[in-house]
Amino acid sequence: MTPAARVQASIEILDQILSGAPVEKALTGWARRSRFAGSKDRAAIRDHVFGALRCKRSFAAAGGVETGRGLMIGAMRMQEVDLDQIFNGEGYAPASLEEHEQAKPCESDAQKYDIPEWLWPTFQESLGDLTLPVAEALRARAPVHLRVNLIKSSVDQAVSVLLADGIQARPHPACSTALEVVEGERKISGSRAYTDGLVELQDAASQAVVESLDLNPGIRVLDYCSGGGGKALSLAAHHGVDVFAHDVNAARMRDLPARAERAGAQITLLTNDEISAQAPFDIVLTDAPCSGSGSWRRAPAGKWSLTQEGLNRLTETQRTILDDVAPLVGPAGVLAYATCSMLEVENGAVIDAFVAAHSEWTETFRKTWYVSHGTDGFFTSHLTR
Ligand SMILES: C[S@@+](CC[C@H](N)C(=O)[O-])C[C@H]1O[C@@H](n2cnc3c(N)ncnc32)[C@H](O)[C@@H]1O
Repeated sequence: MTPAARVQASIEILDQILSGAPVEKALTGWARRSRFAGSKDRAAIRDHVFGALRCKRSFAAAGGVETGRGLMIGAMRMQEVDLDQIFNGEGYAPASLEEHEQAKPCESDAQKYDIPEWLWPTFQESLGDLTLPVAEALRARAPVHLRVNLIKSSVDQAVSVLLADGIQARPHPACSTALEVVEGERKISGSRAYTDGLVELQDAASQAVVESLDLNPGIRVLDYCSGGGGKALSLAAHHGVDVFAHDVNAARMRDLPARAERAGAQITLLTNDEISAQAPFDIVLTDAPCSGSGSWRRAPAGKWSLTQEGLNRLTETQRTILDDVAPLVGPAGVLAYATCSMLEVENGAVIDAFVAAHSEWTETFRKTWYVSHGTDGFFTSHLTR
């Protein structure tokens, strides 16, 4: 496909997404209908689509209108691409530009920095001096991070096994097991380091949330909101730690047994009914459902689907989960709360409300990771009685 034909395909996919189609469904549907497209075409189109979704408001301004075509005109304008090379109607290229397809000025900082207008005050209150660096970072692609699985490899060994498959990675300062991939990221899933379980795909801050805990041999840890099990696997890589995983939606843990086997890790899955019989735990980690604002670079549609009502519901759920899990923690144990959000209402405010309502609990640790510092955005807090 020519660069212009890739832009035309991206326009069609973006139009479907703007009409409500889920991003992955729109991308795979197009790929299925377009057998002529090679893997490089699909990757380039995916990059266009995700790039346009991250910068939807500013690209719409630069392209004059919020349609697939408007977003791609805006994208090309902002990247200073010669528009006549792409929009010329030749072959499978998009039609030539019309007189009215002019850039419009951004009407607010929220538009300029690609944050929903309603969220901007909350975003500013949460981030203070980091508001603009964080918003700017959310407009760009996320780096690819790996977790070295210490059950199977050292950091140095993982780096050299990756290199043998053409993947260059270097240690990331956020966590002792974290690597940042600097070259060859598309080769990861087929590499020996990955298929043999020496490394897992996991953001460095997500790893650091786990590393912030005291994971001594012999302790029992419950990952209460385990989902696909990124954190459970990370916990289980610590020698002698007995890991239990649970999720209210058990189907989300479907792939966890196979992932654990590849990693050489032991994890016991628990249903809702089995938890109380296994309590108390030394640590209960609740990686609670949240807005995902810290991972909007990877899942940019979430930035635009969040509403004030949705955010209110999430904070209610976060508070309920903390109330539910507190009794599962042993007398000297730790209740650890985490989100992949940088919004104060989902983070410090939830903890402060919990401590205010449960005076026996004290916060012993709190940390936020920001996308502007090279990881996904994350928050964690530890509580003890
Ligand atoms: C942020 S995700 C977890 C990600 C996962 N810990 C990881 O690192 O890959 C939040 C998870 O919480 C689960 N969840 C939502 N409400 C819950 C509840 N009341 N109790 C337990 N899990 C819940 C969701 O199904 C979802 O899988």
